[in-house]
Amino acid sequence: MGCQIEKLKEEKKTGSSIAYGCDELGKLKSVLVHTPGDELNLVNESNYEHWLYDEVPDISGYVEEHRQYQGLLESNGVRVYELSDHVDENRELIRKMPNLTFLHDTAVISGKGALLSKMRPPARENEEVVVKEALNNLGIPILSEFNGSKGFFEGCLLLSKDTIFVADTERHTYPFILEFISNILTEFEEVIYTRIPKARRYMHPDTVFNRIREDLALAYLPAFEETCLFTEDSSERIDFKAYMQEKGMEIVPVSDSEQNRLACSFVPLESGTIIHYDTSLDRDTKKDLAGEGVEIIPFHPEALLAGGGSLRCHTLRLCRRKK
Ligand SMILES: NC(=[NH2+])NCCC[C@H](N)C(=O)O
Repeated sequence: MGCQIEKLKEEKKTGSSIAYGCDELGKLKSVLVHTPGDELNLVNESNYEHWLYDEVPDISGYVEEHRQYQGLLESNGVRVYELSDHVDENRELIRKMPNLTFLHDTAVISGKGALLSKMRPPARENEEVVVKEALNNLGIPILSEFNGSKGFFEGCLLLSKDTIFVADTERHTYPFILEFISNILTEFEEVIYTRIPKARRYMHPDTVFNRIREDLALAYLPAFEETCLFTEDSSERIDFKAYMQEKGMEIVPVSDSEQNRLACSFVPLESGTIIHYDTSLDRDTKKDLAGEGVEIIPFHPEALLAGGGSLRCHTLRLCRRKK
């Protein structure tokens, strides 16, 4: 611990920065996580829905599984940074935020800096303030953030150094999406926007789509109600599957029941290798993926399921690199 603090001071003092950027689907090098703590005590029988939990978490089991997951990452060569080691000013906030552990939703890290979310009040309000401080202390610049307070935007997916995927979910307001798209198109070539049903099971973009490799992804296409491609000077309706196919990406469909078990939300360790809940995919889908040469590193969740999130949701990917 002492040595972490020394390190933190040093990072601040020298303003040095760690390697960052997940634009390429290369080997996962480093992540930011938040091991949940006292804040989980806020969630009880009468308020778990308010706190966006599916049930009251078994705290020791929850923390234990989170630690096991961190161990799995480390044993696969991923450097794991702990959020609270890099937060000073906003430490008090951490104890009030039972969803802070779902760091995936608060920021996406591109090679040009972080795309910071604006979390939806009341349950997730201000999580981005804590994450911003940590990223700052780690030396990762903020590329985009929201200034207005009358809306929310809980994240996007970075598909490459040119392409961002935005889903219009129950956790996004349309004016914030438009603001995001117009700002980010100065840095990225295109934004794929898709409207999906406003329901908890589709709360974030990772619930309907994710890449396993540059040429392979899992998606739940029935949720794609309308998809548009935005570039600096045009916007047009597209067929998502056909557009991705044109770009050389095949989509393996998941079923309604798999989508509901977070099938599309996994952590690529490297291109073609994913860490995933062992409860998310049916045998047939696993077989299809094995046929494609995909390796799945299974993780069995019990207590973690109470939070309604996947391993991916618990993981803010900081750096990926192709060898
Ligand atoms: N990217 C995700 N699917 N995150 C899941 C977040 C779960 C969290 N309890 C919430 O409802 O906000």
